[in-house]
Amino acid sequence: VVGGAVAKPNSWPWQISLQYLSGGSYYHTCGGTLIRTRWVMTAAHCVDTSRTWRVVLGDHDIYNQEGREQYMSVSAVYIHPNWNSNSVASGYDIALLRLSSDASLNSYVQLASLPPSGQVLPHNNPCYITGWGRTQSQFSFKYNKSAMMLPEIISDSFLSSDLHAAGGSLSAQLKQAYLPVVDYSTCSRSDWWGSTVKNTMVCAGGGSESGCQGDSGGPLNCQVSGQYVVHGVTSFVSSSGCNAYKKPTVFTRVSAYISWISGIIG
Ligand SMILES: CC(C)C[C@H](NC(=O)[C@H](CCCC[NH3+])NC(=O)C(F)(F)F)C(=O)Nc1ccc(C(C)C)cc1
Repeated sequence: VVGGAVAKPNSWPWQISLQYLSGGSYYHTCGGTLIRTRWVMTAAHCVDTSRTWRVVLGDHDIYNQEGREQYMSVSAVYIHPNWNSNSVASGYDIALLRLSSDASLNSYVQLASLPPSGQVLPHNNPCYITGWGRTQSQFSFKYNKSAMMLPEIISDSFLSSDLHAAGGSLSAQLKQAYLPVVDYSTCSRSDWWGSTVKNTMVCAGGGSESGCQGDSGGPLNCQVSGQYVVHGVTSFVSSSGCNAYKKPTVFTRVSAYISWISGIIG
């Protein structure tokens, strides 16, 4: 999350951390949402490689154990059948994880509310993104010889390299940022996301605050009639920078997939 603030611990009790096993340790890779005691909703692009996953419930600081965490293993991964990992712009960036055992619900671990099928929120509807993702965009600066007055002696390999600096690391503590809904007619304008965005997606933000790598799969928490409802699954941001102007964070629109979700979890 770029901008925003550290969340009050466990104030988004359906937020989960999806972690993968590597060299004997687990690493945060994506967010997710607890929707039933045995089911987590996340992004397909988070789980389209076969790894050993675990889901951490009740977390706040992903690098420290604070006693409220529940560590769950994953018994099955259901990726939307139309998901194409080469085309995030086609949509269907949604997956369900079946947990090996039931989560224990308490004040730190609660189920999210999902929207009714087909519900589309109005422009500027209040929403918050939450996640442990990067806190600043990664930036890369590409040298372009023809565009720069440089002595010939500078090698192409040096010039073709681009300056990569990890602009931000993951946030240790869960963050939240206020991202109001950007309606489809605005978000699909040519100077915004154009035809990259579909109406099976939700756009939110577009200013200095955004999601960023590591927030993928997490919830867009929207206020509807005084209640928080998870209307989005964090899907993508601009590759030229997480909080690029007129490139709001794009979410899978959960209300477009209610029948698919019901078909899987019953
Ligand atoms: C360095 C990062 C920020 C690059 C950026 N990554 C992303 O947007 C990744 C999901 C990538 C899915 C595809 N494998 N998502 C995120 O970082 C998230 F915002 F969700 F946390 C990206 O690829 N964005 C992207 C790529 C292609 C398009 C289209 C033009 C299809 C749009 C956005």
